[in-house]
Amino acid sequence: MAAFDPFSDQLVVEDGEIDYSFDPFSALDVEFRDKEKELSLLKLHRPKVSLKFEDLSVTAVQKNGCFRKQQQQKQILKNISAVVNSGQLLAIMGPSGSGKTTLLNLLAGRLSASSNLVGSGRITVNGKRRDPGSFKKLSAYVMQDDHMFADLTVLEQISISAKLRLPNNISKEEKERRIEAVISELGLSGVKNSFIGSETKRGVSGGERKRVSIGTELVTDPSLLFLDEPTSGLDAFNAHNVVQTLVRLARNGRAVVMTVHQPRSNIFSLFDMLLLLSEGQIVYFGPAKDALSYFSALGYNCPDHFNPADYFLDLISVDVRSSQLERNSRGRVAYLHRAYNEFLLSTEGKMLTQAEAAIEEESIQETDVTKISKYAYPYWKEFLLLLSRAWKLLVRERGVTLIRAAQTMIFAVLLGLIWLNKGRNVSSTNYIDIEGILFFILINQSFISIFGTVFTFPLERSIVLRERASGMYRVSAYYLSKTLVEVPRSILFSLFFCVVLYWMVGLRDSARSFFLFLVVIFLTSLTAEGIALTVSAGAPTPQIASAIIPLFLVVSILFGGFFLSNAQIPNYFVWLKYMSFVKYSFGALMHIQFDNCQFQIPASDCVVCDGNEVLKTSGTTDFSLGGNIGLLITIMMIFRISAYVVLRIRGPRYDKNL
Ligand SMILES: Nc1ncnc2c1ncn2[C@@H]1O[C@H](COP(=O)(O)OP(=O)(O)OP(=O)(O)O)[C@@H](O)[C@H]1O
Repeated sequence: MAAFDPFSDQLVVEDGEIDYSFDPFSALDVEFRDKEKELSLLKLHRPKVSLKFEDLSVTAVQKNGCFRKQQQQKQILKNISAVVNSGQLLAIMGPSGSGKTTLLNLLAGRLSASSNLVGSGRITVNGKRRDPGSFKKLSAYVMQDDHMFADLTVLEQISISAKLRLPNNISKEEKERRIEAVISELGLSGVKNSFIGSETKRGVSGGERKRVSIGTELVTDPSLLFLDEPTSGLDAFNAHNVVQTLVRLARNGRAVVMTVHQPRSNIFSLFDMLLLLSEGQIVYFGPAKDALSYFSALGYNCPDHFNPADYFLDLISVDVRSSQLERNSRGRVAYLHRAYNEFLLSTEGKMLTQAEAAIEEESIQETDVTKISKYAYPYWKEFLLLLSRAWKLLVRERGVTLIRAAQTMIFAVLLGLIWLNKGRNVSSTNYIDIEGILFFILINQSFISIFGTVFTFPLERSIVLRERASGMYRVSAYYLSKTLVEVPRSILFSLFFCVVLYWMVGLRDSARSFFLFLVVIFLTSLTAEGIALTVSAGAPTPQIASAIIPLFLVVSILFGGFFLSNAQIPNYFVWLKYMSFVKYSFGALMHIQFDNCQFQIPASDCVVCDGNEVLKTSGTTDFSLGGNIGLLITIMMIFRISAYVVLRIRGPRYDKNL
């Protein structure tokens, strides 16, 4: 017989165990149970695992002092040993700064190789030292922040992950069934056609978003699932729902490891195993349900009706509000560390940190993991999939596109009205105005292109970094697809701008001049975007990127040939002139307007002024029209390729020693 427990919102069966698959608020659960049989048929060959870690320690090496010569070492984790088996949900819990994320990253093989952290110890999978390559295929990592495209639907997000990562030899129908199965397993069927959304765009709820994030990783059916604070930022209901989902995933034969800061009691009751960390050391590892009696035996009794998680956190936190409180709490934590080390020596303690013998014997065949090859698709197929996603996103980015189109038109009309017909009356006295107009047009285009990129790309970069870390695709395929989709939009914006402005101002009246003008404006936009992409790809934060970019832009404008004549540039800065893309754009525009052009002195009939003289006076004769355009293309290519290289280099690299 089973009864509903109103306090835990669970169906409790006769022997007192909780039926985790029951969720009174989710009708989708019924669907889940119906699909369970189907799911087992769809499983890739998922090996059972026992992840054992022994004596893990991590030290941070910090450099201090004026010239960062003094080295300081800080121990972040010390002698951590535990084990997690398929079918279990292990929660790593502890106060802020206790080392939860560092431990999770270390276990997931995601301790950054470039950071100042040095790890030691032994991590084995089914009794064998883990191999980084196969471990990556066996496991999945769900980051704390859900980096996903707001404009994709739940189904699209999970589909693209499945299509890019599932082996190529699985048929299309089978992949689709698998996608449906994951969606159903995560209880997302009801919202599969809803947009994911973001902070600014209404989409699925926080809990659903987290489950989409899990689904994105779950499509390869990993044996091990790592999650960094999956409940952070969620309300109590959603947090509970997500952890219930994780319990189900564990019950389906996976090992699930998650960090958690301060769970509610109904969430705490869902954990199978608990690892309590304080000051980088374990104070408890064992079944979550035994933790109360363990601490009780040490003289720490949790009051009745008190959330055990809150009680444990109070117990193991160092209180720094006063020196007295700090002394007392440090003493208590040191006692708990000693007690745990003694417990480890007992038979019970030794048993707890042993891997499950049955699983240990089941060695993971290389074929189990090599079935999921590094990249599922050949390059061109991967590129086409990413191209179709990039196109979808571009079309759905209607708001941004409309704003950019409106901005382009407003500037074109505004500048056109300010300088209406100026170009139709060029004379020896006002040609300098045309120089100013051309230069301003370039500044305007550069700013629009740079800021259009610098505010949108950092978000996309974080998504790409996450997808790369999961080994979804090659960066070059992504970058090529993005460029190919965005270039036509840039051409369209440049065309709008030029058609309106060129004829309103009345610049040189020839189709050839107009076409060349359009080409130069387009190339200038592409170069400016390339600069923004390179800096944004390399800068650690968008704030740093937006601080660096004006430096590039202002120097390019300053040495662009309008504000400083060649004679005014000091010898030691001449090289800056050649690095300025604005110089080549400006040179090209001047040639388009004035090459072999002749115009009159006002009130005089005879031709007295030669455009080539104007070019000489303005100092734009360093290169011919072709030379300027060629150099502009070169700079544009350098920045566009640099953006790709930086994106590749900045990709995550992990310490593979453990
Ligand atoms: N690269 C690093 N260099 C120096 N110290 C570090 C580094 N990474 C982490 N730490 C320190 O190690 C300690 C543990 O950090 P970690 O992020 O693992 O803690 P946490 O328990 O996950 O904290 P939170 O719950 O606040 O996220 C903190 O004191 C942190 O400042």
